[in-house]
Amino acid sequence: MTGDPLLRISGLTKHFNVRLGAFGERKATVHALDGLDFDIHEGETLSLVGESGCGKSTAGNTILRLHSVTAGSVIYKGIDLARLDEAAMRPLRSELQVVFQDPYSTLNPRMTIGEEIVAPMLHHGRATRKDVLEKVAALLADVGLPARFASRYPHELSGGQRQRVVIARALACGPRFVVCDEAISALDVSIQAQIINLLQDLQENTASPTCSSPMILPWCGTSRRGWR
Ligand SMILES: Nc1ncnc2c1ncn2[C@@H]1O[C@H](COP(=O)(O)OP(=O)(O)OP(=O)(O)O)[C@@H](O)[C@H]1O
Repeated sequence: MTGDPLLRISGLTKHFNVRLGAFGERKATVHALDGLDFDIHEGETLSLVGESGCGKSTAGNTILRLHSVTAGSVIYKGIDLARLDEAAMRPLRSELQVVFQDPYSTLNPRMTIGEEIVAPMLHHGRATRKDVLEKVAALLADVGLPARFASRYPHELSGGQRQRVVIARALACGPRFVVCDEAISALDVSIQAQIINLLQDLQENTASPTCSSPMILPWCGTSRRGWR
């Protein structure tokens, strides 16, 4: 790959301080991630593969700054995300999205599908009250759902349909990068294939990048490689 990477991860390390013992009387440190390095370019998909507990989710969450960073750097657009505080991260949040494993727990049961998708767009000023309905319909169409689903609640959808909604919500603000943390593992095998195909189609047809654990997909291009 030529050109600057979209994301350059160097020496990324995350340790958690925990308490052990029946009463939490002993302190210990969990080395969840130690010295992760990789570059990812626009259009690339990077998969993180490894045994349970090896730090895949921690890698995704730390890159997105859902966790603080113990050491190392996450260079995105020339900025080290590891050094930013929450206020400085806020304007970048719409560009860095995540799709988690269980779509049911990430959707608010009291919000309609339309409200779920609209919320990040209004929050980040990506839609006005005037064009919001049109944008929701377009996003639902992108993930293969009819516009009438906008008025439904999460419990009225199948698992695969819910995950499509979560993907539509992640795409609502035009992300450059999406972390998919085992985005298909809670779904039936046949639905898993549909969601993977959907992610690949969206990646090829939209102008942004993606990352995931165990898959990292930058969101606009073609090449793919594995990482262990
Ligand atoms: N918030 C936390 N506090 C303390 N330890 C944590 C925390 N989050 C994760 N860990 C520990 O960090 C290590 C890596 O966890 P992580 O969830 O990243 O693994 P994983 O590779 O995604 O596993 P799996 O494939 O089972 O989801 C594990 O030992 C886990 O117990």
